[in-house]
Amino acid sequence: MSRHRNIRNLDEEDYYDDYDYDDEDEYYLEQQREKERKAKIEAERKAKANQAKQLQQKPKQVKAPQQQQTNQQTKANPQKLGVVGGGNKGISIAVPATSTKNTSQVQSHVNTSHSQTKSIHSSSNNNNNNGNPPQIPANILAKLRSLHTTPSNTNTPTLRSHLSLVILGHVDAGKSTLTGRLLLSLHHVSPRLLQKYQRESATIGKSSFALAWFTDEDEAERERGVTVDVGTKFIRTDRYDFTVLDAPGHRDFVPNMISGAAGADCGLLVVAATTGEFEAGFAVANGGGGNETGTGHVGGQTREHIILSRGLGVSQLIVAVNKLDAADPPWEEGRFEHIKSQVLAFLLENGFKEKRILFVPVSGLTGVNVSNEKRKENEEEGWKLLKQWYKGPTLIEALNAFVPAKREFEKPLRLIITDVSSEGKAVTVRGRIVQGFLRAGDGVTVLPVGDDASVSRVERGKATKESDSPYSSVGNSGNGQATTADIDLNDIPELQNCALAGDTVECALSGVDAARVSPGCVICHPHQSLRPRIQRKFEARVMVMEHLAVPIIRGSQVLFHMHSIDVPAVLNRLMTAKKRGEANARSNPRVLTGGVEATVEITLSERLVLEEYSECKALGRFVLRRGGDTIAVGLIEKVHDT
Ligand SMILES: Nc1nc2c(ncn2[C@@H]2O[C@H](COP(=O)(O)OP(=O)(O)OP(=O)(O)O)[C@@H](O)[C@H]2O)c(=O)[nH]1
Repeated sequence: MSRHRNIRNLDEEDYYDDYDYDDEDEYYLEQQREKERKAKIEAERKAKANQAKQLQQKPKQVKAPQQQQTNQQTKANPQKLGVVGGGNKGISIAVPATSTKNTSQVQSHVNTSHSQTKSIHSSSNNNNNNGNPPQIPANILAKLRSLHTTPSNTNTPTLRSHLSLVILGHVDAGKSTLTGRLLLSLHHVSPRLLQKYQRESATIGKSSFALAWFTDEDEAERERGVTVDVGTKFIRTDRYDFTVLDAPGHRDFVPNMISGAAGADCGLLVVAATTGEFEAGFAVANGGGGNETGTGHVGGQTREHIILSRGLGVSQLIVAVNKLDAADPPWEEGRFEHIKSQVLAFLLENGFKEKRILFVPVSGLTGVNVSNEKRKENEEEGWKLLKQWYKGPTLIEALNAFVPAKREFEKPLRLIITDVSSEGKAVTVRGRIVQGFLRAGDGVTVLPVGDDASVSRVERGKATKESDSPYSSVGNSGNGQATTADIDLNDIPELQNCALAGDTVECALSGVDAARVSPGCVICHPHQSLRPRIQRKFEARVMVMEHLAVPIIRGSQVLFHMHSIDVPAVLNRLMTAKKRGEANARSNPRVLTGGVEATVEITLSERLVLEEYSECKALGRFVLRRGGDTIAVGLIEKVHDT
């Protein structure tokens, strides 16, 4: 198993056309509802049967008045009377309070049973090594839900919720520069630090990359002027705390881009408007000749990033039409509209919804139309030209217009680790909680290794001043700007020292060997029923890239990518296939050609943490690549127990 570094990569191509993810989500939700409905009917049936049984037995259970009185006393003072467990869920154990000879025996019963009872009831207990997921208290959950649904345009306090934003786009489109500009405009970094970077970057002949240095922190990245790994930053706008994932644009680093997009709720696609740059980034693969890798030759990464991000679950997008200051002529409406019409058509073909896309003209380098602040202070030429035809939002206003993501707080915990560090015996992991919740003090298991650990600290990642740790959980609320969203998760006392689905977190683990924890591991609560499965074989629905030159056959060897992991895999069964738009699928196809939707069985070279998409979206989505080219994206439908 490899955890992404520099692997040669990628092609592009539209392979998704009218693939409707919302319908797909609805399909899975419907299945889930059906499962729940059946479970409910079954539970009701069992309850009725039990009730009937009890009614039949009741006459035999008439108690003597003396015994009834004893039972009441028992409830009031269980220990005194040798009754333990509080009587809930049928686990009370009545221990006769008899002779002193038996006291120690009784006491040991008491202790054991108490701990059993406590853990079974412990919705608020951290020792959760049992069948019940630790629950967020109902009142907090209700509050979270109500805050999440409060409309943004009312004067009622709203929750500043958290979104993960991946920055996408072709190499050199200006992603890191624009991210640096956002950090500067939102006061997360100081103009002084920018001056320092300007001086230092000039000494190595890279002065135009000074803003990019806020995210490209690696020396090699700075020297080459190319992003290699995903840079993580935090920004705070009026309405949201964003984890910003600055993905690399170069085709060699697509696996890193996949791990960034896999952890994102929304995207900022940066498209360079300069002559030739847009065209190169948006070029179509030739689709004809193919190469030894099995796909046609690759086009620009704009298309590829659109396809991959949608396939990995990104559903809302801002398209920043960047570098309009350097377009010919600069800040021209026609160029903006031309780019918009082309990119929009491709986005719609690939499953994005028009109401979830915003196009914003900007210049990351000069700051024009990034924030209003710049507009006031700087009535420069760019602003004047832009204002003649553009009345829409600035980039920061557009970020505020995202809709909050749905969070699955009540599902079992899944924390996907993206980074591990250790000092002595202390192990620190960073990652994203994709569902459930986690508290300091919780016992957890790290998968697939299966080692138990306990969580001594949990800190939610959030926007801070540059001198502060982005993970500091109390006190500092970031840039100090007035905000309309004025309730922070950290303001809710019950949520201190814990983190929820959607949060980027840092946790300190104890009792685990750092050498056995790595990016791509998944943290869950320990009980067997709360763990995902670790398997090799599964059935999946895949969408094959449109311009696949060499078809996929049974036995094809591919590279399976899921969040930050990739492993070799074989497509060992082709079960059904149909062209998009066709009503009926063919069974047992001999080959899968470009643009088909198919169900297949895949066997991985090693066991991984896998879940059906209907159970956990983040662990049920994957990408298949071959020879450095993306050939399909897919959803796990059924994990086999093998
Ligand atoms: N004129 C102009 N140049 C820009 C703008 N934004 C970025 N650039 C320049 O474009 C070059 C690449 O910028 P980066 O921010 O490193 O691009 P990137 O998309 O992050 O690059 P990778 O991550 O390596 O794919 C640098 O020389 C920037 O100064 C802009 O708005 N206008």
